[in-house]
Amino acid sequence: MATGIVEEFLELKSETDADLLAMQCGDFYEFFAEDAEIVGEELDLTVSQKSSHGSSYPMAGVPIDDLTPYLKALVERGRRVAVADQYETEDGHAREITRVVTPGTLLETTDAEAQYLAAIVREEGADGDPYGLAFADVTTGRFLLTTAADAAAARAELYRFDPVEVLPGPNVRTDDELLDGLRENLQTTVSLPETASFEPGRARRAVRERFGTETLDSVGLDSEPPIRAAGAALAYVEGTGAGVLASITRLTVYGSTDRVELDATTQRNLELTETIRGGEDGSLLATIDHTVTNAGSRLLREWLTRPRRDREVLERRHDAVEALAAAPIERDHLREILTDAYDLERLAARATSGSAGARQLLSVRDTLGLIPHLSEAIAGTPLADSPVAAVVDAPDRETAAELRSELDEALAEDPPSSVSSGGIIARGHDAELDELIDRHEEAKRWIDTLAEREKRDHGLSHVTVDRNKTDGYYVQVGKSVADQVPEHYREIKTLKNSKRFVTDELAEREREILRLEEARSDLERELFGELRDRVGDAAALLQDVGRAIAELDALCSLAEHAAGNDWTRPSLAEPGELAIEAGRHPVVERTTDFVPNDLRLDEDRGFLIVTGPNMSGKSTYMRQAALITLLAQVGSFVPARAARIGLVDGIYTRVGALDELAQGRSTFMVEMQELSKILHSASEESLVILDEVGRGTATYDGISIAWAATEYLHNEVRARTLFATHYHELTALADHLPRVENVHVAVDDGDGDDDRGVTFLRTVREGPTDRSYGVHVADLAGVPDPVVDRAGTVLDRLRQEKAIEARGGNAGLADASGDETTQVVFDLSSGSFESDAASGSGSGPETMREATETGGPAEALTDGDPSRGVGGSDEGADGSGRTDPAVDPEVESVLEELADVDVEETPPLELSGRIQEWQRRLTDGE
Ligand SMILES: Nc1ncnc2c1ncn2[C@@H]1O[C@H](COP(=O)(O)OP(=O)(O)OP(=O)(O)O)[C@@H](O)[C@H]1O
Repeated sequence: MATGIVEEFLELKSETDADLLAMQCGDFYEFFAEDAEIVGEELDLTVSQKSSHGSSYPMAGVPIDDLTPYLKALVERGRRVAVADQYETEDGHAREITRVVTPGTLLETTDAEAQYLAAIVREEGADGDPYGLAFADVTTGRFLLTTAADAAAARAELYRFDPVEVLPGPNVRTDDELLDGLRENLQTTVSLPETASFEPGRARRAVRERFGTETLDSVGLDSEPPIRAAGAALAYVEGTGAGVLASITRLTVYGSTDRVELDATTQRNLELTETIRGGEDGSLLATIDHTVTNAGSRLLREWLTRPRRDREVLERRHDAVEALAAAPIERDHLREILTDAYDLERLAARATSGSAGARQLLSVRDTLGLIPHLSEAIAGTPLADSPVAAVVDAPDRETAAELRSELDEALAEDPPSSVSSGGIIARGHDAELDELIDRHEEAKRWIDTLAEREKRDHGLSHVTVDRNKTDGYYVQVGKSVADQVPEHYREIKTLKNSKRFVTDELAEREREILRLEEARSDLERELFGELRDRVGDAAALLQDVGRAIAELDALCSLAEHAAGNDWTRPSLAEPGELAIEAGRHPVVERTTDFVPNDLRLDEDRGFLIVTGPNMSGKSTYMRQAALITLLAQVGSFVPARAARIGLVDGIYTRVGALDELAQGRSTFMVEMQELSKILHSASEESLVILDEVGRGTATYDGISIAWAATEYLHNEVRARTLFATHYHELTALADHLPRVENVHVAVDDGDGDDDRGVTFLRTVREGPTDRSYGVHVADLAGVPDPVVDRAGTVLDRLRQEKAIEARGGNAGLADASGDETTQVVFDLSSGSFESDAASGSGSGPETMREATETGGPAEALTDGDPSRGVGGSDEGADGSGRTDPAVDPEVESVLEELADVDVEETPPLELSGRIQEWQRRLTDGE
């Protein structure tokens, strides 16, 4: 038994694995010892010293009513906080831990965003075993389960839900890569509940207890991993106490057949909900979110991160957006009504967990009351014939109206915030309560008029009747008349100028009033509890209405953006087609004078190689294609004059990997892992965006990989692909692969020679480009003038000397002495350097393929556009000594002789003589 308050605190603390303990001491929650120092620091609370049994302990406290914001702040910093409440006992009071608040189980959040707790398990942990994932949002009651085929798919789901807290199962706890990635990219709290809760039998029982066997059957949940994740999540929520588990009411099992595959990398690359630098401003969501309710904003985010493939669903959303976009006055009216809506999903969760107060139930009442207004705002307008009307009509309107009037009839108009103070329930709701109130009021009236009566009956002046904590009700008489009081007055206190008295009748009335007050408060509490339970029982209805409001809000938001930014309705086409007329980038167009561009991909033209100088707009062009496709499959209009969008099953991107460096993987390794994932996962119905694949390694390896990946995507995967590259060699692929075409982003380069006089046109044209204009970009970037000037001179020299210069393939293919278009290739089969002109078509993909097949380094040797060395897209020396492409003629002639030598036929002595001779010539040349 603890002897002092600090000892009691420490004892309770030892019972919990929470990071901090808040212990109720009367009207305060106190933190002691180390906990006090932590909260003092983190929450800026005053830390004082408390002495206990000869020792002194730091102590910090917050008033009872203020605990929630402090808890929230601690939890948002990733702390798990146990709360010990005080309760009365026969011999005083005692305390016990009633709940543990963690980031994923905090009910009292006010943030708009969903607050997911995720559990993730993996079957035995062997390669190829699927992952099971459960996502619970206690603030809205949503509980979603799914299976992910591999780690990448699991990561994609985690990224999409962006959980605030993650519970890794036993096999996942050793996966440092996954956990570090979560901590870093999602800044989530990783908690480790006992592993037994992930155990299949126990987990299944937990799920059955919560949702019933029938639900399990009806949602088709029969695979083990998601059940294990679900069981662990439920056990964890239950373990945190205070009825939070009751808020979880909706079980959804989802698969991936109806949604567009978007892996974590792609969600990040496309900056759907946050930018690559972090932060929401500048993301697609922040740009298009004009919702006026929290639920609407959450839903829009869900739509955006989970585009659909179901044509019917999408057409319906497009119809709704079209109708709303064309009806600005009605849209404004609807949005104005929606502004008054409270977050019904969250209120339902508060009601089911028993934590909703009277004001929350009033919010439920008021929000239910909006439905008829919304209906009226639609009736008789063009919206009435659109799916917008169906959205509002979807919930059970009759039951909603009944619940609304029940709440209206039961709740007082301006109830106090605390349930215990009485005055919550309206008159007329309960006869017994009404009677209690009548009697209470009558007794109070008797008291209120007592002073007057006493003055009149006993001829006293200076009489007042009042009440305080120590004396209860009393009659106070001025000293001057105190000796005139009647006999039945009993004196209880003498003050300076007056005396206080009680009478038997007054004492009796006082007892009656106290009895009535207590009875009234008990009865009100009971009636309120019943009412709250009824609202909790109607959680599904509230969720339906909440959903309708969220959906209407999200659709209005899409319409608002479409109308305000001249977006157009996309028409949905068969997979494989993508035709965009005057398309724009949905985010960049907001801040730039944007130059629109067309894009066409179809059966005969499935793969575009996008070339163009640095900074010309290649990435923007490709991202806009991905975003327009994605927006169409969200149900939104798109930034274009016209668009036909073939439905895709997935969007895959490979764009730069800046942020992965923090995780200790090399840029190139990440690049290759992402490429590998795309080559494995994409299908004929996917859209693939590759931005400069292969640039993270030596030039020739890079070109070879890019070349081979292109062939594979074109021949095997057959996905629609946009591939931006500075390797102009790749443009030759268009001559060899039937569905590959070149496009380039045009620039105006003035006189054509000086890279520093370039104007970016941002216009995409057919065909390849031949230069990178890297020097110009270096200049723009503020590289010091002497360096830029020198780079220009070197570039000129290189061009004049036409030293091993590469020019993209189909442009007039080459005579070795002619200008601009020579491509020099090291042909493994002949063992010699060959120009395009000399090798003919053999220098094309065949050469590359051979190179790859023989397992040797794919030596499609060109040194690329020399300007790359300055413009920053080349990785520099590759170990082959080609950093200076101006090859000495002497060296060149040695190489030619070397290539011509027939090793089989030349006698060894002669061979060694010739080698010595070459060595001499090479050393002399130095
Ligand atoms: N169509 C356009 N209209 C107006 N501005 C554009 C357009 N396309 C791109 N831009 C602007 O041009 C800049 C460069 O674009 P982007 O990053 O797409 O170039 P890039 O060719 O991919 O460059 P790099 O090869 O160096 O990676 C961006 O700041 C972008 O805002």
